[in-house]
Amino acid sequence: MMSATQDARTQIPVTVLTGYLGAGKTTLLNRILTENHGQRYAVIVNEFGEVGIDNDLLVESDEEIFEMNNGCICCTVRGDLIRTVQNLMKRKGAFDAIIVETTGVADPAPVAQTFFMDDDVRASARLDAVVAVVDARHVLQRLEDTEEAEDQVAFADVILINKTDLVSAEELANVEARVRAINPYAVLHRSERCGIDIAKVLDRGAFDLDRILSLDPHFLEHGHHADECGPDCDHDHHDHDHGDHDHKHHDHGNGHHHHHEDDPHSVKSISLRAGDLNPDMFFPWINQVTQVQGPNILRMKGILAFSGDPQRYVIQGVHMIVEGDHQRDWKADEPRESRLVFIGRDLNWDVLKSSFQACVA
Ligand SMILES: Nc1nc2c(ncn2[C@@H]2O[C@H](COP(=O)(O)OP(=O)(O)OP(=O)(O)O)[C@@H](O)[C@H]2O)c(=O)[nH]1
Repeated sequence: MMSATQDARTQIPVTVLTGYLGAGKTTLLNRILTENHGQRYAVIVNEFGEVGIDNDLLVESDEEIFEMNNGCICCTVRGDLIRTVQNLMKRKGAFDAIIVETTGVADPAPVAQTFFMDDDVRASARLDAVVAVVDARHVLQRLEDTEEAEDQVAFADVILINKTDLVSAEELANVEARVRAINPYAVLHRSERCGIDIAKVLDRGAFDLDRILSLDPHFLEHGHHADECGPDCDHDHHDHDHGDHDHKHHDHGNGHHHHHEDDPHSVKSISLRAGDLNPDMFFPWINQVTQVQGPNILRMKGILAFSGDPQRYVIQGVHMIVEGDHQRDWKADEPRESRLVFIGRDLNWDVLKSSFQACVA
């Protein structure tokens, strides 16, 4: 599904706050709501699908997830969230931004998808960023136990590694390495009791690959995360001197991939790079990739250069849903480069890379 975004200036930014049970979401929310930042937030705290601790009645309508009729089980929207946002919009002007707190075990995908797929919601609100709060003390165990914890990390645009007071420097470094291995593209921050500059978390201006690249210009270069490659990786590991960025010109050439451990089903990320693309090749390709591999694609994002097009095209998606639009003109001093990132399970890097290369203009 490909459609143009609405006018970003009239859409209220939405931050989706995720994180496993007890990671610190409420602590962060309390900070956001009490700090003096001049912004007015509407907060949707959902108990989506969750039975409250002292609620022994399971109310069926609490769990209201609709499958989309394109037949894909991975594409769902939340009817309850749609109605809540619609009700909020009647009071438009009373707030500047919306924060949706998801419960600790909620899959973030249906929440994010709601902001891409429902036309009424899309007309008035845009997904600004998915923020995940991670409990530094417990996250490694959670990642072993549950797919949800991994999905939350994989999904996030901003990750707050919280409870740093409960771990040693070494443990913290391990946590960061593991989080990075799952999601190399998120912006990471450390915090104690979510004590962080709120501006680093909210109103990030979409997922913002640019910001990541500006923090680390070598981010998408091959080899940057070479130490995280798995056994099926044919990288020449001797070649990875991080101080020498010439190595990006050999081995895989246009991208890199990450995986951790031996589990082929664990989340990994793939980045693809090229110069100008042919839109007549690219759009059918990305539609096909997301239709076929949608269930395995947790997140997809990119900045693209189309031949003859003076503007940058920004694309992002969740599972099978893809949304893209022109962003701004390429600057004179900016290399016209297409970059595309997939985060997901069971993605075939070689196939994606070669089929992407076929879209080069
Ligand atoms: N030591 C320590 N405790 C923290 C920190 N941040 C939060 N906590 C505590 O951890 C507990 C859980 O924090 P919450 O903010 O309620 O976590 P949550 O993610 O909202 O939890 P759920 O709503 O149950 O998913 C609380 O007792 C907090 O006071 C931290 O940085 N260090």
